[in-house]
Amino acid sequence: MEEKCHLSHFFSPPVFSSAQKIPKVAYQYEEDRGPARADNDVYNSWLKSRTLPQNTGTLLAPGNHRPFDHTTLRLASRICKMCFPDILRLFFALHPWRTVLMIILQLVRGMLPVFKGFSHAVLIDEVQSMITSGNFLWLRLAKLAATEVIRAVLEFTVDSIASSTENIVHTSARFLIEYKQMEQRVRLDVPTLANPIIRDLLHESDLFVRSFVGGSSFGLFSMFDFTRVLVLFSELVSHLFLLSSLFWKGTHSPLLFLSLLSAVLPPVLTWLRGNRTYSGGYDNPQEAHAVARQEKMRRLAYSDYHRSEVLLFGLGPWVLQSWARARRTILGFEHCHAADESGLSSQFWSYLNSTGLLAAMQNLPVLILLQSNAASLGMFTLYRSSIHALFYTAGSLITTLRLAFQGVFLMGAFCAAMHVQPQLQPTADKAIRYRRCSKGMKIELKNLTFSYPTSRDPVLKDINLTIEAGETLAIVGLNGSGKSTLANVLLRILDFDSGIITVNGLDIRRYRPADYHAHITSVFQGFSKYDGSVKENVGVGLIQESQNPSAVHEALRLAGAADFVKALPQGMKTKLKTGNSESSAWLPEVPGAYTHTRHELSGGEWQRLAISRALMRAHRPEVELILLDEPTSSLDAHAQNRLFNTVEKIATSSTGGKIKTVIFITHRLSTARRADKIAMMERGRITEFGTHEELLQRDGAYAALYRASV
Ligand SMILES: Nc1ncnc2c1ncn2[C@@H]1O[C@H](COP(=O)(O)OP(=O)(O)OP(=O)(O)O)[C@@H](O)[C@H]1O
Repeated sequence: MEEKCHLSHFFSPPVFSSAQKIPKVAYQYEEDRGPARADNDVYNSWLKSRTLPQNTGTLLAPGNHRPFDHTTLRLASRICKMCFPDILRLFFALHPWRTVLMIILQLVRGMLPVFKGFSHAVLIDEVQSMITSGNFLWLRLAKLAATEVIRAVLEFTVDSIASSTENIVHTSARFLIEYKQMEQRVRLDVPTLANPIIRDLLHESDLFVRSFVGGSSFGLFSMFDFTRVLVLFSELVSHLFLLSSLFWKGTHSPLLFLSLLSAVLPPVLTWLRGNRTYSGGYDNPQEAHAVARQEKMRRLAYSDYHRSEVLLFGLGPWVLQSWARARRTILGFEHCHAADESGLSSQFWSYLNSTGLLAAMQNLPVLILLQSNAASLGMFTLYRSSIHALFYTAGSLITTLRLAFQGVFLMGAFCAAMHVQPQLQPTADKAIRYRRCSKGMKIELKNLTFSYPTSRDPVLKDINLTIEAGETLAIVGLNGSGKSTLANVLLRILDFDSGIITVNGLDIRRYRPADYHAHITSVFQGFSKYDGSVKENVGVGLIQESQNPSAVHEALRLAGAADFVKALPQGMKTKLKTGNSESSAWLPEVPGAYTHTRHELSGGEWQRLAISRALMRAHRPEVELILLDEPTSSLDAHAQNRLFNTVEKIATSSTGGKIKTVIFITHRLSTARRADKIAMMERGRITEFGTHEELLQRDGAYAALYRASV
């Protein structure tokens, strides 16, 4: 650790250790919402503020403080110019008059301490003159006391009105900002969220929102603190005014200058000392890595979800050792930070600050003034209290402005994030409404290629495939051949790199994903287990029917889940234990708490619920595609057959014609043969395509796989 201290990691800026890949489509703008250029500028300024000149190609980790230099100051002012009016307009629209009142009251609030000091000084002067003159008037004293009480009542009233107005404005602002954040999240799709820069943008946008919730408790500057700046500013100005008025008579401007210097110097010294490091994050990638590792190991140790594997594989000692290593590294860094804080130069500044030198300096002007005739005890008290208040106000203002400087970049992230367009969303001029076909969905793929952002080679290569409306297609192949990826591309969860997909004759990229998804139902291979009841788990398949018990029951019946659900302690209302809920690992293990009131399901039972969810909407006339990715991997042979009979029935009209296209991915070739066509996938390509009989006759990879499976 000694060596690390010497390496002075602490002054090196916190950056991502691995270079971030700048994504192919970094940012799209909302075309129909104002000038895209301004949004583009905010985004670019935000991104530039994270770029370190001395570390070309690397970016500051999200949440970390920007260096205070000429370039970042310019960027901050650009962001302010573009974002601040928008944000103010947003909040101002909530409570226009209350906001104005709040601002006025904050300005008045800032002047109150000066009035108080002045009132006290007058009181002291009066008492002093009464004592020195020997003419002690009780009535005069009572009048002065009454004036002071009235002043206090007025101060209290202004303060109360200011606080209640502030509360109302803040509560609404908090709701609005959180709502905007939620809105941001729910509209973004998988490819957009896979973009690391967008993830960082959202992270900083979240910090901006969090600053509203915590009221700066995270050391973040929120818009609420803007009002604090107003109070501090008005307080500072009123103290300055008061102090200058004390020195007006006579030529005492050097004294005034000395007073101000002695008051403002300590916070400036503190600021200079504090400005040498970037705070607000982990200074070093190694430290950040250790913190992440420590957290990961702690989760492993606590998590019920991982408990069985931790026990079975004997991971206990490894978890403990890894945690201890990470913890030791962190403690080492903490020790270094502490050593740095108590370094010689740092100690010197603190010492200078804490010596009586500056305090003594503050007394000099008043000692000189006391020689003059104008001097009084009240003036002396007023001077002392005012100079102290000036001292603290200047310090608070500098700290607040420093936070505000960092807050500007978080605000920039929030503004830019508001305009990020989901990658899969077509632009307004290209978007078309979904074209329906009464016989199901016709899908054509031509030369389709796709790669994940992290993959070296394409996962789907040159795929050509036609699925006729109403046809049933089975996709088979070895593990990792790209079946689920192809399904996700067809479902428009993932985009593709090149080639074309047409749905009912039109380019899939021109459909709005939400519009397209309304015509599909699906069971994903890694389906979700929702933290809720059976009814909630199934109901999400068709939200408008989720509260209808008979609709949920029918879906359960079709998926063969009705019997086991009936046997659950509270039937459809039984709360389920998902097992993957990290939150449950942190909740206290007390009788009646989370884990004890929830019911565990088997893998097959969960799968039946996922199928029920898909079947909630499968029968709807607008649904033209049913895509099932290994829907029966945990089901027994009877259940599997029943499910395919059900799906076949749903896909067929009462007159016997096909009305829905069905695609299913399976490793069970006995079910694949039920399909009209089979596509055999190998290493990202469709190598064989045809009916079961045709593929057997061909005696290729499918035939070999089929023979191995039976
Ligand atoms: N999110 C991801 N990021 C990067 N690579 C991925 C991702 N998901 C899958 N892959 C890779 O893409 C390839 C195809 O995976 P996919 O899940 O599509 O295969 P599969 O045929 O469905 O396999 P299985 O039969 O095991 O379900 C694999 O090599 C896998 O490692």
